[in-house]
Amino acid sequence: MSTSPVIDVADLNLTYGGFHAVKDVSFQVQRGELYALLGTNGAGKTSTLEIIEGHRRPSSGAARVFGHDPRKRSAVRPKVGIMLQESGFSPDLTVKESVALIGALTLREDRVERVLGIVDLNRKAATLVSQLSGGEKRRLDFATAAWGSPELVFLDEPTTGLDISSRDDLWTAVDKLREDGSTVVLTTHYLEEAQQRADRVGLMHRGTMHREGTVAELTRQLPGVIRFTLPPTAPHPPVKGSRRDDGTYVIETFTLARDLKELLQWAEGHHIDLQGLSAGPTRLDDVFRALDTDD
Ligand SMILES: Nc1ncnc2c1ncn2[C@@H]1O[C@H](COP(=O)(O)OP(=O)(O)OP(=O)(O)O)[C@@H](O)[C@H]1O
Repeated sequence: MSTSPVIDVADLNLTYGGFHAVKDVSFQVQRGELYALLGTNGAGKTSTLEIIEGHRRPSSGAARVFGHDPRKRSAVRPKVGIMLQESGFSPDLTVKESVALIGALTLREDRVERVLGIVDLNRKAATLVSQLSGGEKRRLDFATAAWGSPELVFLDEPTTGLDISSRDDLWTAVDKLREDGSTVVLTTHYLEEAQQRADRVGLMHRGTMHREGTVAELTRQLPGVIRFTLPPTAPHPPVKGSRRDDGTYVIETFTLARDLKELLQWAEGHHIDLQGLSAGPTRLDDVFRALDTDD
């Protein structure tokens, strides 16, 4: 099996008129990975993806997909499934007709029943697309992207508009695709999903690839947080922190477990109730919040 990257982006730049939207962005996605391309609004994710998907020509630099220029559609498209934010289905076609039509365009082999089964839409096979709910349309989008289990799948905000149970079902379907060997590129504003699912994260900010790595690598750069409120008469806790105006004590720490243990032992020894105690490691949300203070 080839070990060359599925996606290889090198020094990519894109300008719209005088506006520099993508600045020297480089990253690779390896076979079988789930790579989450995340970022603040306007960071340049869609612009970068449009180049990788072959819809846009970069101003400079290069994107390679399976070793090819992505605009060489005959070489790349048969291996790629794309779930866009806005589906392009004709409202006059049924669910079954839509999947069959888009599936035929991929030149991959598959069956309508199998693909609709992945997203539990076989019951709606004869329904017009215009009569589907927003969540059902999203699942249909996924079904067309999954047609023929493509080697590379782009999921652009795949769970937007889905209720919690449909979301779980969709992720189960993504897991199934990955078991079949698909490489997945995900964009989402649900950081929780990226935190749970991504093998690696590329974090874009103002056109640049601000940070890249596993979730553990990205979150390790920021401290975990312990919060609690102390009775006014309580002595100073043993772990260094700061007291906020509202009386909350906040400890930011890179040794969360050790400090929490010390704090709990101290509270027990002094018979002190740590009101509203919460403790947690850094999450991707925190990495995002730190972006603006990094500037
Ligand atoms: N066709 C265009 N012409 C001019 N500017 C554009 C065009 N498309 C995008 N931009 C600008 O380029 C920047 C990056 O946009 P892009 O859509 O790639 O960001 P994004 O990371 O996908 O954002 P979001 O999370 O909000 O969807 C933004 O400032 C946007 O206004």
